Amino acid sequence: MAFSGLMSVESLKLGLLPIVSYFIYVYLLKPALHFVHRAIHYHGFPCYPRNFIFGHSLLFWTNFPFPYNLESFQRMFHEATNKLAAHDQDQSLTVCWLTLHPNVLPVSHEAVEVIMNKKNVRKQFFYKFMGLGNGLVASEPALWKVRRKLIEPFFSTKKIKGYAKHMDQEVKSFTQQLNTETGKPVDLEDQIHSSTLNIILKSALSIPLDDSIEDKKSLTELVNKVEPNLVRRSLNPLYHIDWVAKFTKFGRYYFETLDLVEKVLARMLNRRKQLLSSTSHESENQDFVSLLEGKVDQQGFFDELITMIAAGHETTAVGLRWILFNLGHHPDVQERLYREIVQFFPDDTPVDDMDKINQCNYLDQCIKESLRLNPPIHVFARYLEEDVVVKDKRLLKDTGVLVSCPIIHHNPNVYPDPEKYDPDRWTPENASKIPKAAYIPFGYGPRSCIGYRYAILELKIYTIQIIRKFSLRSTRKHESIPSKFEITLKPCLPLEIIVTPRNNN
Ligand code: HEM
Repeated sequence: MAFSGLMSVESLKLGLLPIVSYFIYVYLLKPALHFVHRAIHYHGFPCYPRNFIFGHSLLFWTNFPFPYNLESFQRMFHEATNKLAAHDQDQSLTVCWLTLHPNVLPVSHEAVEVIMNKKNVRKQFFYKFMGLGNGLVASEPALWKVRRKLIEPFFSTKKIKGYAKHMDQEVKSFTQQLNTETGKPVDLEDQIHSSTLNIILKSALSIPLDDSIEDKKSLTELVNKVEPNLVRRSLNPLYHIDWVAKFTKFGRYYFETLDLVEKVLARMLNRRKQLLSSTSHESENQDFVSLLEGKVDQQGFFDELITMIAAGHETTAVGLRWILFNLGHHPDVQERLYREIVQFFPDDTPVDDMDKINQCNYLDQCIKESLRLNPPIHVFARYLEEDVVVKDKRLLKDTGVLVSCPIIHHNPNVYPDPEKYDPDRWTPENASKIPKAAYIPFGYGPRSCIGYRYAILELKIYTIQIIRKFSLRSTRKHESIPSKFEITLKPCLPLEIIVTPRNNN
């Protein structure tokens, strides 16, 4: 009996040994070896002087690793990446050490072209914290492939031409509501955000432009709350695991905010149902909801819907604010633009003909240049799926990559005097000399923006309607406005403009 008891303990031990060894290998040894291998591999790469333990983290937030000040981190981010990139400009890339973790930061368009290739579609871990679940922006490669195919028809040329009509209607009422009486500088942030939200809700959910006012307002407020929380969550490993985060005050607040977003969305879906079932409301010709219905599960449906709404209005709103602000600093550009616009769209002509809109070449140049100078999405990140070679440097599979749009867009070798707003960089002759990977406001490669044509059309309609009715004068110096690290490139100070009706209106 005793012998057989001993046997079973022994055999249990023998049986457990391989299992325990396996877990130790997979969860401890392998990652540790990977970690050491990468640290050694990137040790000799070009990089700004760093602290051996903290790497460059101290550049990003000075009191690292002690409780950090989120605002100072948000303000310092661009300064720090610029410092890293400027250190050795001859190199195509630099390494940004976040503690002992190397992250590759491409500095040249050649590096972007190699790194953002077909295979490298895996996003870095912090996309998970954006509150967009497994929607298109954050999903893993296998799911992303299927969903991207499913969603593409929403952005077909025919569909986009169709969206111009309600974009034009919304922008018309936006311009009618602009209060120009005071003659004081204003930041149009709130009005612009709620207007671009109206547009995407109409395209995606067939919600009429003037409907569900309360829910629209709360959605804008909630999206504003989620953005800084993404950064806060990414910076603190304690918040990375859902159940651990939920024990903290911040974690509870973060998840409650996401729950509220889902609730608002559920109410909007009910409203859509009501409207479509009522005889007075004309059914929309395949909105985003009907495209997904029956093809994805409930969670997937919510994830894609919130992704489309968030990605589809916030970016455009930030882009438009910068476009108006840049135009407000350049009366000469504005005047030339005005003359082009009234040639194609005099008086109150509707601005809903995409072909005619696309004939406004100078408009295109002005918008392109603003998206270069102030790209609304300023950073995107990947893990390499395979080794790649940039110049003579081998980058290892699984390395994190951070692409900073402002760094690529301010390369003086491609854009002389890069801080200057100069739409003439984009005349056909000049544009032909700019490499494709040197202009990346909509990303680069297979995971670039699915909605870019939608966004450009919307930005053009706003700009046409606004410039033909008003002249703009920006009152703050462009260079005095630091940018803030959020999902979108937010200014730290209001983008103030004086909006004056044109005399002939
Ligand atoms: C000026 C406006 C916009 C800018 C600057 C912009 C920029 C970007 C960028 C840089 C990416 C790539 C992000 C990454 O690589 O991680 C992206 C992806 C995406 N954008 Fe946009 N975007 C804009 C407007 C829109 C609009 C209007 C929509 C939808 C209606 C949209 C939907 C998306 C989606 C779903 C993705 C993920 C694509 C994928 O991973 O396959 N965006 N956008």
